Amino acid sequence: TETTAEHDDEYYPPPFTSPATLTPSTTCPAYGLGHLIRDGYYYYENRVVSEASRRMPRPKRSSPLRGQPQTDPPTPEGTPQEKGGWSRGALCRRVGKDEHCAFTYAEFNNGEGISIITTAARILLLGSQPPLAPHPATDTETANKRSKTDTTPSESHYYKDVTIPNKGIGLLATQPIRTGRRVMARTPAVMVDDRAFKGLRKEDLALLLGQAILALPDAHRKRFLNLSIAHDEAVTGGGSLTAGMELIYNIFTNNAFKTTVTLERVDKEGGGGGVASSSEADFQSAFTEVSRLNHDCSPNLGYYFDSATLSQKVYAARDIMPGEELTVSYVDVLQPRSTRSHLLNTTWHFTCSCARCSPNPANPADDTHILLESDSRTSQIRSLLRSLDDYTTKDPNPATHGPQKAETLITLYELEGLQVRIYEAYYRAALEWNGVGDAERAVRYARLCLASGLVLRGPDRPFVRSMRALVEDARAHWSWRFRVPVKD
Ligand SMILES: C[S@@+](CC[C@H](N)C(=O)[O-])C[C@H]1O[C@@H](n2cnc3c(N)ncnc32)[C@H](O)[C@@H]1O
Repeated sequence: TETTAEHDDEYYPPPFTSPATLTPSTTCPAYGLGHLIRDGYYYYENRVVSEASRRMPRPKRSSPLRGQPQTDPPTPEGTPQEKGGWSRGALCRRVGKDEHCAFTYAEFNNGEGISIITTAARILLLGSQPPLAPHPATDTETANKRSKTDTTPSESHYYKDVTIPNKGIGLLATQPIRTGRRVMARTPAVMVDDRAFKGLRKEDLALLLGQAILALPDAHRKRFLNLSIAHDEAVTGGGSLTAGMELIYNIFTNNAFKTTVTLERVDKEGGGGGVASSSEADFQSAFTEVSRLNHDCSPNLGYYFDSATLSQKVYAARDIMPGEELTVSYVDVLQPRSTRSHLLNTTWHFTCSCARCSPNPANPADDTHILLESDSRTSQIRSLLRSLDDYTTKDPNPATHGPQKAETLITLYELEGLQVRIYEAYYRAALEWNGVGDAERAVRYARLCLASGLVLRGPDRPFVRSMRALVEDARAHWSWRFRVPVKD
């Protein structure tokens, strides 16, 4: 129905790519992860089929790809080699009919460079649209987009990298950072087409990654090679893998984020430069600076990938004090503590010591109660979301029921330090107040939802469009009085 379709994706998938099924089953037992992921998201599954399917465990590396193949718009004429600026690695590897190669555009982003493992067809599409179009920007719009592809000098003063006990390198705030401030925006060092990531054998992916990294400009390559591998992963080589290739492979899987790119085919014949067709393509992307952010289950930063500039944009989810560590979450923060801990252990090989996971070593006995309470709140959040997202129930007491639940939801997000997702609670509050015919309160919460949702998820989300429409005209929004029983 219209109501469910409209806010299909106000949830977000876990930020970091779980590389679990990439690694041999000794590090991630195949029996465990899928079950736990499904448990963590069980309340999404019936309603949001596409989101749920994206969260399913990856197919095994050797198995054929599952699900519908992604279809690209028709490609422009020519081969990558004919297009200026791009080079291609000597060896390519097939997934089904598609041949995947390592393409590098060394001049990208003022000489930072980027390598992309994908098909020639996709490179032709990517290379013909900003910000990867090889020719100097001639129009102001493209020039503006290009200038925004990177962290500005003032942003890079917000933090410094330091070694943190038991966490490797992390980023510390060097000055106060206010809620909603952009902290960094970075383009990837390497992107891997999801079809190659899921479909290639480890050896083949490692081979392409090796070519991709070696072709990067020196500075970017060195920064990539300095990134971490999980602490307990030995790099020994073996089989057809050299130690160098295995290192690159492990760095990539420990540091990759899922990113979605819009592929546009521009209609040249019309002369106006209009977009003839577009589609979305998933990639796994490693960034040299964003990937330094350590995990926390109540993180102080949120982020989204901006396809127009190919950059990961990172924002403060709450006020941050100088000296505080900057953190993101690697897992869905609404999962139970045991599930989060298990995923972090099996996938990134560390024991989470954040306040929602581990007792304070000074008084572990006292903190047990605190952790139990946190888990109980998180469980109530999930149950409230489930109940509020059932739009079929009418409320016999319309002045209180849905709105009360939504207000409780906001309080619980705040108590759990989940400002990074508080827009989800504001969204429900806006709908519930509108659902009982209180436009004023509904608009207030829609405004709050937009204020945090825009910076933490970006401007192109269905829930952003929905909240804008509600602010514009609450009575014309689908949710107007939807909880009030219709009298015969
Ligand atoms: C994406 S990297 C983050 C940056 C990394 N610390 C470094 O030195 O480059 C992920 C790795 O950082 C470490 N890490 C991240 N968050 C952590 C945390 N909360 N506690 C302990 N180790 C953590 C783990 O070794 C994990 O595999």
